[in-house]
Amino acid sequence: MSQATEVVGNPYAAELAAAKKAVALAARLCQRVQRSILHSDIQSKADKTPVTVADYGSQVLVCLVLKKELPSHSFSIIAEEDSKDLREDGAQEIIEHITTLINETIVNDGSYNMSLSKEDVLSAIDGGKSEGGPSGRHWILDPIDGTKGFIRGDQYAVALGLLDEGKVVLGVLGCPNLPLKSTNKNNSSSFGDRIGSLFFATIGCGAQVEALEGSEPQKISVCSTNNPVDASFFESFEASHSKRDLTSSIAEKLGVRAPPVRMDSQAKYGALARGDGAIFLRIPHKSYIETVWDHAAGSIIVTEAGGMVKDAAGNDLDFCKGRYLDRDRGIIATNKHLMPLVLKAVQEAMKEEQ
Ligand SMILES: Nc1ncnc2c1ncn2[C@@H]1O[C@H](COP(=O)(O)O)[C@@H](OP(=O)(O)O)[C@H]1O
Ligand SMILES: [Mg+2]
Ligand SMILES: [Mg+2]
Ligand SMILES: [Mg+2]
Repeated sequence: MSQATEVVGNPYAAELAAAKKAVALAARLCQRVQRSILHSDIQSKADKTPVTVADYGSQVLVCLVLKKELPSHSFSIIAEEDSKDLREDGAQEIIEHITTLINETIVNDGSYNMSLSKEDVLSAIDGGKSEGGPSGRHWILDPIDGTKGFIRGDQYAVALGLLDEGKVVLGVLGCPNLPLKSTNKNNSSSFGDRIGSLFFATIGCGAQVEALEGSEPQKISVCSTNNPVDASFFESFEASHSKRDLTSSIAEKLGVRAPPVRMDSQAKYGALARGDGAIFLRIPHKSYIETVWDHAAGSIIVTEAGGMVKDAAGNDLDFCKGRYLDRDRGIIATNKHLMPLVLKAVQEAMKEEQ
C-alpha cells in the first residue's frame, strides 16, 4: 500500500507519520548503543531495574521528533524515564555521553539542523512526567521496552502509543532485532532475511508492518486457529516477570503442545499480531503493578490485527487511570476464538495457585 493510500480516511495520519519517524530515529540510537554497550552505559534505578544511556537518548529523540513534526499540537507525554539519577553528583560524564549520542544521531539523520545542550537533554527527559488520564491527548512512551533484553543483546522495542479521550488510538512498535519475515508460513511475504520490524496501527484502520529502515507496508493479522492444541504461546524471557508455574499450568490445561516462545519486550505483541504464535501470557507476581507504557502500543497493534487483549478477569485494559494500568492481575492476548478458553484456563490456574 502506498503512503498516499495509507493516509486516506485515517484521522490520525499526521500523528502516525510523526510517531513512525520518532520511533525509527530513536531505534537508530539504540542500535548503535547495543552494538558496543559498556558497563558504564548502564545504571540501576531505585526499583533495581536497569536503565541505559539508550533509554534516555531514545526518550529525548521521540519527544523532539513529535514536537518538531506536530508543532501545532499541545504536547503531553507519559514516558518511563526521568532525570532524577542524572541530576545526582557524578552523573556529568553519562549526561555528556547521552547528549553526544543524541546530537550525532540528529546529524546523521539530517532532518533537523539543531544541537541539544546537556540542560536541554535533562529537561526533555523530564517532559515525560504527564499523568495522562481520561481527557485530552497524551502520548505514551516506553523508550526501550525490554531493557534487560537490550543489555543482553536480545529483543527490545521502542514503543509509542497515543491516548485520545481515554482510548489508545495509535501504536508504533520499533523492534530492531526482530526479523521482518513472519515465522508463520501462511503469512510469509517477500520480506527475505531483513532484520528490524516496525509495527503500527491506528484505530479502525488495521495493523501493518514494514522494515524499520522503510519498505512497502503489509497488512498483518493474528493467527486464526481455534484449536489450542495447535497454538504456541509467548511469555517473557525474564523468569521474574511472569510466573512460569502458572503459564505452564495454563498451557497444560489448554493442551498446548509447543514449548513457550520466550522473548523480551512488546516485540511479543508484534509477533503475535502477525501470527508468529497464537497466545501471549503475562502473569506477574501478585504485588507487581503494570505501567501503561508496557502495553499501550502493543495492545492496539494486536487488536487492530484482529486479536483481543484482556486482563485475567476478562476486562479490557484501562489506560486512562494515569501512569499505572488499572487491571486485574495478568494480561492475555490471543485471537477471538481462543480468548474464552484461555481465560477459563487462566482463572482455574490462578485458583489453584499456592
Ligand atoms: N518483577 C517484574 N515483574 C513483571 N514485570 C516487570 C518486573 N520488573 C520489570 N518489569 C517490566 O517488564 C518489562 C519488560 O517486559 P518483558 O518481560 O515482556 O520483557 C519492563 O519494561 P522495561 O524494560 O521498559 O523497564 C518492566 O516494566
Ligand atoms: Mg524500565
Ligand atoms: Mg517496558
Ligand atoms: Mg523501558
